[in-house]
Amino acid sequence: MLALPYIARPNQKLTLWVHLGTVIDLCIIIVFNLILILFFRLSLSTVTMDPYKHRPSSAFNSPFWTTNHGAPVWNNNSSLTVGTRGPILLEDYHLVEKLAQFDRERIPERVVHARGASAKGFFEVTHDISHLTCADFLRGPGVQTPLIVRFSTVIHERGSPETLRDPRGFAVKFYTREGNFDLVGNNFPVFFVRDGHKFPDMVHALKPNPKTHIQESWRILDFFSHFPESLHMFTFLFDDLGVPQDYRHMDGFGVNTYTLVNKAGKAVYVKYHWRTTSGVKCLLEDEAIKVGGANHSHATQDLFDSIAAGNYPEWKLYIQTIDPDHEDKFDFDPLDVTKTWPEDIIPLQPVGRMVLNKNIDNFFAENEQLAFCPGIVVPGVYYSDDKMLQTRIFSYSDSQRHRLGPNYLLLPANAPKCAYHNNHHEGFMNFMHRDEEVNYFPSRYDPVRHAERFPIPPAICTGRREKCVIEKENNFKQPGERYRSWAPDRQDRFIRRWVEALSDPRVTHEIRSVWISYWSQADRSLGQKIASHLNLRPSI
Ligand code: HEM
Repeated sequence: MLALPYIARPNQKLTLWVHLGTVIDLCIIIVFNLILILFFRLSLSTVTMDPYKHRPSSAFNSPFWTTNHGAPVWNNNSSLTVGTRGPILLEDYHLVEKLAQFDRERIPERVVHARGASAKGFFEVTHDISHLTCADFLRGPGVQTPLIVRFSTVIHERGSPETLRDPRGFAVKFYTREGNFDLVGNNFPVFFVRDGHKFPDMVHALKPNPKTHIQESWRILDFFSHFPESLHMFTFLFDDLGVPQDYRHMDGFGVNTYTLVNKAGKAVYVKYHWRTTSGVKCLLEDEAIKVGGANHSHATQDLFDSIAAGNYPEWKLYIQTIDPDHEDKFDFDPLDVTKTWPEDIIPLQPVGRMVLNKNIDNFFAENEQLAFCPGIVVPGVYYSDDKMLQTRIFSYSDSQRHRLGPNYLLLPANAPKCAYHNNHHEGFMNFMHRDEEVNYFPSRYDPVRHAERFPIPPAICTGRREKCVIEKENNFKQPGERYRSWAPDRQDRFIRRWVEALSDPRVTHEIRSVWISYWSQADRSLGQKIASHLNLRPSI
């Protein structure tokens, strides 16, 4: 029925009917059109996304091959050639893009801790420590915080075996409501040197010889012969603990001394301990050779398989605390990273538990691109004047700006999971969407203001400028105590490893004598035993 103009109708009744029919007709047409539009929009939206909400993700994969700019690729097998045999045309944009992307797949590996495995999970507070810290994620028992962990070896390359004698990295990133907190530790509670100034030299000595690309004992023993503070660390590295069975069967330590600050501004020094609930297990030399010979990624595999099977690894977190007012009470400096705090005097206090219950989805995104830094803390957690920690605060982010670029904290694994705002923007590979016009501070147009002030350690810092060694070095007591705490067979294995290392033909008589003197000062019988194996006489 077609709508006719009203004036062309002399008959009123007929005209009314015609008019009614026209309205119904119009309604039908409108509804029909609406359905059509809806259908088109729906079918379109399955192919395209809202361009303003779209984030590249394999969740939006198209069902056919495309270039990086999204255009269809009709042949992903053969290059575009002149005739059937070539030459290849430079205008084969897809081929050039494919090769160029491949050529750039690798990023620089971490300068240390290049080889690692990561997993995700949560931290749960089990004991109230809110009297010690105002950290939101530690506000009370039951509070859970998502996290990601990366375990690593230290010295060798990204593809090196996981059975080498080496410390293991134990880095945890807590995604808290007040920003990320990184607890970047190791599986040993102490470190080789106490001043970060020595770190680059130390790593050079431990890394392969720059000429042969082989790790060599003479270089290591030469360097550390200048630093008896390293003895304590060597009682871990040359102990059975030097080759953990895998990442699940080892403890972790924050190593450095940090500070906790409570709401009232009261500060305590703190050391962190992760204790595995699976028990500590290690590989002796012949076991390590077998395991590493069969699978040079055995620890990565163990972690992945165990989580995939629902056998979730778990660690309990403990802390030790010292009131800074009492820091002079000890025969060691509590900020010296080569010392442990005796647990009989400074007991372990339980805090919570960490469970790893999810494997990573992608190794590159959630391992290679992960960036931990001891400088990344939250209100209620602070640094200490530990000289090693102070240098670490700078070095990690610096290396990550080089390794991953200035916007590395925008990468999904590193970005905070809470709201954040500042004007640190642009730079290479920035993918943060911003539509603010005001990118300076302060501004009367930007309502974002300072956060509420939170307490930091109240201690007053004074002193002359110095470049010196700390006063209470006490280098020999703790290594000696540790050696004496072992059963005789464990002591023998330790001695054998030292004898082997000192037997390197390039280790000089002078270096051997220095080491025997050091071990004798830690424990007279230990020095004597090493000396007699080497047919030397201890000089003290
Ligand atoms: C001044 C001394 C130190 C310096 C300068 C230093 C420097 C670095 C650097 C540059 C990286 C690579 C960071 C990256 O590219 O992502 C790194 C990684 C690491 N460092 Fe240190 N480090 C020092 C001492 C320590 C100590 C004492 C520990 C143990 C508490 C430690 C544990 C780690 C761990 C676990 C990683 C690997 C983090 C990851 O899994 O990505 N470092 N360190």
